[in-house]
Amino acid sequence: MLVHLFRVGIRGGPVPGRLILPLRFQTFAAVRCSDGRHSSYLLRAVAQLRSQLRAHLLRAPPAPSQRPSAWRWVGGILVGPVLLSKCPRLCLVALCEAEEAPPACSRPCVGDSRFNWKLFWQFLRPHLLVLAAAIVLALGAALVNVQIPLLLGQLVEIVAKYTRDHVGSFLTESRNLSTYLLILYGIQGLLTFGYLVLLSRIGERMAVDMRRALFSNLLRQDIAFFDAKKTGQLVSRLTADVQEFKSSFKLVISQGLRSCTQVAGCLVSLSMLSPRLTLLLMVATPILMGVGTLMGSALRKLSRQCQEQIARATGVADEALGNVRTVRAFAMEHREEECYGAELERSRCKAEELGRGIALFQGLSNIAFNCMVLGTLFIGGSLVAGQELTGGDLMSFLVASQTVQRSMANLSVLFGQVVRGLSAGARVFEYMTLSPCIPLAGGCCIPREHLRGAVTFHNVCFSYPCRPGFQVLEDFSLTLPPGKIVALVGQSGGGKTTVASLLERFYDPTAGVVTLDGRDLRTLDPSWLRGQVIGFISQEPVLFGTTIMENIRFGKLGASDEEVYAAAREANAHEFITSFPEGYNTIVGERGATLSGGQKQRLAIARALIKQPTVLILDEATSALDSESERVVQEALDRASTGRTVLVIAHRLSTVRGAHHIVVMAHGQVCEVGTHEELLKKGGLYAELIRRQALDVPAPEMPRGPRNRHPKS
Ligand SMILES: Nc1ncnc2c1ncn2[C@@H]1O[C@H](COP(=O)(O)OP(=O)(O)OP(=O)(O)O)[C@@H](O)[C@H]1O
Repeated sequence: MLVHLFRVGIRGGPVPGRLILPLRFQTFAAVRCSDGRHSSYLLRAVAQLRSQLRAHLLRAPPAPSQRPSAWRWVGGILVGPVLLSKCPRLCLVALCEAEEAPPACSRPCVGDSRFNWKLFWQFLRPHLLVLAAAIVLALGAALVNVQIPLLLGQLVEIVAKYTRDHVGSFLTESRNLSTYLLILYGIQGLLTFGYLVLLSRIGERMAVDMRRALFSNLLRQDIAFFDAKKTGQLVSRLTADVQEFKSSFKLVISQGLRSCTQVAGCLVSLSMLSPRLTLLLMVATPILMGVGTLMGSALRKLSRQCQEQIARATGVADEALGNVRTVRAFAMEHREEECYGAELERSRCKAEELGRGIALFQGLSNIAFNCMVLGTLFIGGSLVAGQELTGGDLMSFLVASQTVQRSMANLSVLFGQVVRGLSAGARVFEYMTLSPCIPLAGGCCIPREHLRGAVTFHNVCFSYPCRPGFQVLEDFSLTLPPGKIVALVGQSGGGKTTVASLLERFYDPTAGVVTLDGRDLRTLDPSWLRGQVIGFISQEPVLFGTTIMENIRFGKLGASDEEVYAAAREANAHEFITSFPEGYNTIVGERGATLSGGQKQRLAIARALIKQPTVLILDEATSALDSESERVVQEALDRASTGRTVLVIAHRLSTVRGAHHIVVMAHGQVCEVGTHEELLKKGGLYAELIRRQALDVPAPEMPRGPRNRHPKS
């Protein structure tokens, strides 16, 4: 808490430094996992206009200023001294609260936008009535709390009177007051229960609404958006950011309202009880604040160093365990143990130093607290002796000043939480307001009876939005005649998959046009195009961790069991599926982990075939398989290709010999077209590729970097 407080007060915002070491370990691991996945299959599978990213970048608001806000200064100044004088246990509790919040560094900081109050209002509006009730209850609880010190003071007065005079019955005199206090305690408990229940209801419902809206909007984004973002970042917005925002919202209403009311109420009570004592309290506060600020700053720095050292140690362990095969192969276990041990030792030294610092801080806090109590008793006692104050009033003053201190401690945690909550909310809302350049649906459809499946690329130029200077396709023209198989071959990185992505309309060309039956793809409904016209089978089939039945049905929601069986038969999959004890209800595991490569591929084929696509794209669909699996899958593909417009992208040229046309690509352009025999006779690039494959020499990769050379240069 103390460290958190000074973090808020001096630096103007929370820093990722932490005092609680085990928590930091978890945090580091989480960051690593979430950042690790870059969805290379997404990168390869999709596309979008350069302007889309530009438009997105333009929309992204500037990063907020890093200067400490005046409010945070005020927060620190108000609360610091109080905390120094506060009991250490409270400080520790608050410290834990501050530490448990997710670290700012694990979050994406893309385009840190401003908090969208309008959107927030839309989520809040349905809960206004319940919120109003919660606020009333919270205020009620706070006001009751202000009453309690005064009544306790009166009770002490009765005790003092009885101890002094020994007249009358203590029980009779104190009964009414005690009963009243008991009732107030009960009411306060009930009010607290009430507002916490209501706030939890609002918070959870808002979080569900926000997650739903964000997920839905993320799914609608252009593929180029996913090229530029890490999956971990997006998931973090859905989970950690919404969670952070929800917690902050609940805290602001519960602790914020309540603490402010209590501070205001108790300060009034204090100044009514003794203006002189209150003034002294206000004078002592800034001095203690100054000392605490200095110590807090040093501790914060130490804490950060400690985290960095722990991160280094974790990194060593992570690398060794992640590459355990390499470590084993080189018999380097001992060296890795030593490296990790050395890093751990450094962590221990830092952590112990930090521990000593915290201990000193806690010790001094205790002294400060006790001195404050002693000072209040001493000065208050002299006021009592001078009959300026009663003993009961002094007791009331002590209890009320404790309430103020507790409330201010809460407020200090709250300041940091509010800042974190606002930026988490801003990150969540930022992606809610993004709109894709290629809509998911909308546009016209070609009636099935008129759909022929003729695809043409007219002088298409294209570069990926995230690499605008790198021209992947340049004046590219290609025709896929209806019902024919066209194979696209060429060097690695030549742009073959990019052609498929443009056909799927994952991206739009930067120049030129792609047509289906003479209609510009941009005028057609993308969801109809992808959902009903085009079937895509890639090299790495991605299955969902559910049943085989559900995976095949993913190609056509609402397909009957018979349709699923027919698609599976067509894909040569029925036999192996029925050989499983659970048949079509077999769970395939995460991403199809419990199936072989060939089985996964055949399920992917069945999934594509169930929608009876007019155009089929096979992107190196058999290249990851061994020869036996390849034979079975190829058989399925040959069957599936009959009567459809097929674009086959292939590395292994042996698989495309039977294609009606073979198109050879180089440098983003078509450089040869013909049948296998024609191209062999021609003795050009195709013949060279065939020769290399016969010799088992890998085809050279396309040079990286900007280029606009002529293919034959
Ligand atoms: N999502 C992407 N964002 C940016 N550049 C990309 C993306 N996908 C591919 N590229 C780049 O575009 C170029 C063409 O890639 P593409 O995948 O179309 O080639 P390919 O001919 O299919 O290669 P291979 O035969 O090795 O699969 C490459 O230089 C690649 O680095």
